[in-house]
Amino acid sequence: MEGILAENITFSYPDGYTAVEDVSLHISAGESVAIVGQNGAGKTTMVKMFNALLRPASGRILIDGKDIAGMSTAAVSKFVGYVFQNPGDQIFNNTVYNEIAYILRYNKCDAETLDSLVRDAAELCGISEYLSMNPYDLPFSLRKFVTIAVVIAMGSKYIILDEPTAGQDLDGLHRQRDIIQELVGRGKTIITITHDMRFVIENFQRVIAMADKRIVADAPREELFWDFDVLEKCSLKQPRIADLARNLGFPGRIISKKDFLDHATEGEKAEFCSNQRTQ
Ligand SMILES: Nc1ncnc2c1ncn2[C@@H]1O[C@H](COP(=O)(O)OP(=O)(O)OP(=O)(O)O)[C@@H](O)[C@H]1O
Repeated sequence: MEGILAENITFSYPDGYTAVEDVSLHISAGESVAIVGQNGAGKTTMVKMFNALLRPASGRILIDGKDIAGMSTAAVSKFVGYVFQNPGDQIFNNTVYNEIAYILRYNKCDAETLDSLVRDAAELCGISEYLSMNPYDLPFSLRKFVTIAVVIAMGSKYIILDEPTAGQDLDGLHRQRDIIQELVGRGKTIITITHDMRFVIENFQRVIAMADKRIVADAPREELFWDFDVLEKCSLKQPRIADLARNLGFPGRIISKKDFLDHATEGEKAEFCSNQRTQ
């Protein structure tokens, strides 16, 4: 079966703490999925098992039908690229170019293809002008784009983004949205862990919510953000716009400004727009 399939995976850290317990899920090839939930729920631990940075103590993970238990982390990461929450955990080359090119050189990519892959990834991430710079001379927000460019150049079919919006301004958020759309258009599978519910609503249809080592819900965003039991269990908040729509008695599961404006009367729209301007 194509995609990432986790079957009853459990993981405990060396100190004995179990961070993920008996979790099963399937993410199809080409899907884009957001993983949300309270701090310490086990999100990062779970996705690190998808690219063999961590190995389950029990259960198994199949990538495109192949059990990754017997594969090295380097071999798995050709298929499943992982962008760390903190770029400092990932970047170690002296220029942005070399950082993006490193894994391609390691995999003996020919010079011409390598150069074209590096430049394409840099352009998509908006960092072409920084290729000759030391990544550590760039601000945190741009360093994050360097690490995203690395997995794009690698050509991984599955891309995991851990907290991509942390430290990003509005420009950075828009650039991330454009990158995700482009990658989905190229047939990539995007899995993101995030605490940014606006980012979720704008970019992801399927949402997986975790709490206390387990998956509590796996549902379309409209369903998940109107399930108050799940929201409470996972320490999530309903978007403010949903709350407003509920108070106004709007029908349906509104979760975005677009949904809201589709339901509002002309008077409500005018009031909403004027409130937006004064915020
Ligand atoms: N190296 C480690 N050794 C022991 N426990 C750890 C280790 N790394 C993480 N944990 C614990 O495992 C649990 C799950 O951590 P994890 O980072 O997977 O959660 P998370 O849902 O991604 O949280 P956050 O949203 O805060 O990043 C937490 O209680 C954390 O303290």
